Amino acid sequence: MTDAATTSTTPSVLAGRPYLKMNGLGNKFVILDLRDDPVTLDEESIRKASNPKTGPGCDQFITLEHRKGYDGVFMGVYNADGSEVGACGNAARCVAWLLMEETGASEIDFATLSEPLHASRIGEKRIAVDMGEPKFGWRDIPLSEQMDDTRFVDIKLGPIDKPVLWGPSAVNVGNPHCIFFVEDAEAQPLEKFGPMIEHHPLFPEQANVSVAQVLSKHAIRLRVWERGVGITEACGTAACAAAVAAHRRRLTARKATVTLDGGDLTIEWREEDNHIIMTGPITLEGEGRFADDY
Ligand SMILES: N[C@@H](CCC[C@H](N)C(=O)O)C(=O)O
Repeated sequence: MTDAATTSTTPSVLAGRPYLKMNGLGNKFVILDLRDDPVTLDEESIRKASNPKTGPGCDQFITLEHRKGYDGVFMGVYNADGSEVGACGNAARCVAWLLMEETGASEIDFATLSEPLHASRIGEKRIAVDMGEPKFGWRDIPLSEQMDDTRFVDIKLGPIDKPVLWGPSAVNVGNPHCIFFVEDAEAQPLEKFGPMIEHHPLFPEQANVSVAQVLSKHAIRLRVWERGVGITEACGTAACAAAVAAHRRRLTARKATVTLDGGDLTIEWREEDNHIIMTGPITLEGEGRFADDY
């Protein structure tokens, strides 16, 4: 949150526009439909809307657009700090549900910055999204240095001679993730080291940072520090990244329940096509309108 966002007297480009509030397991979104009335968004307006002191408040600001170069509906994802990013798993379920309600279809495709997504309705407010294929190459994550085995990347936390955490996995699932496998996820001071790892020089585009505790072959407890936001109740892409990383380390099966602070997601990394299927709930909280002089 900048001073400019709290003190600006110029009305925001959002002034007078309607929005929806939704969440996926407590991961909060403001959703703006720009399909009929496009506008060029600026970082300050997004930061102002995302901050609960100056706007409706959310972790990610989501747009529905007809964006040049993309087929069909485009889902734009902006973190609370105003940065536009490639993917958001929880918002993908919410947007898929909105488009299904709008069209009456139970299967839907839409575009994102990282790749087109396909989603299916599983229940009244339960959606499965095909999140595509994970990437493990150091250039794809991306990492700033060559590392051939990204199941264990060369980062240590704590004293050099006695590190407390080391060797996280790195995965890209449309956005970059760094996952530390730990004995006790609740005991980790994620709010302290999350920002350090997010901005670690090894991640030139920064990273989402998680601590994962493997509970069984089919269950993972996960806490997440999100890039551009901080600790959130849930992160869908982090759940995908952690499930894939755990299976690559032979810790879990291909299908696992990932328990985040806000609840459970089912993640399956399919053998037949290498795609990750994320299944979970959506919540529609309500609607609002930015004031005319917002
Ligand atoms: N909450 C999201 C992820 C949002 C983007 C992320 N913070 C990033 O910067 O990549 C999810 O549910 O996946």
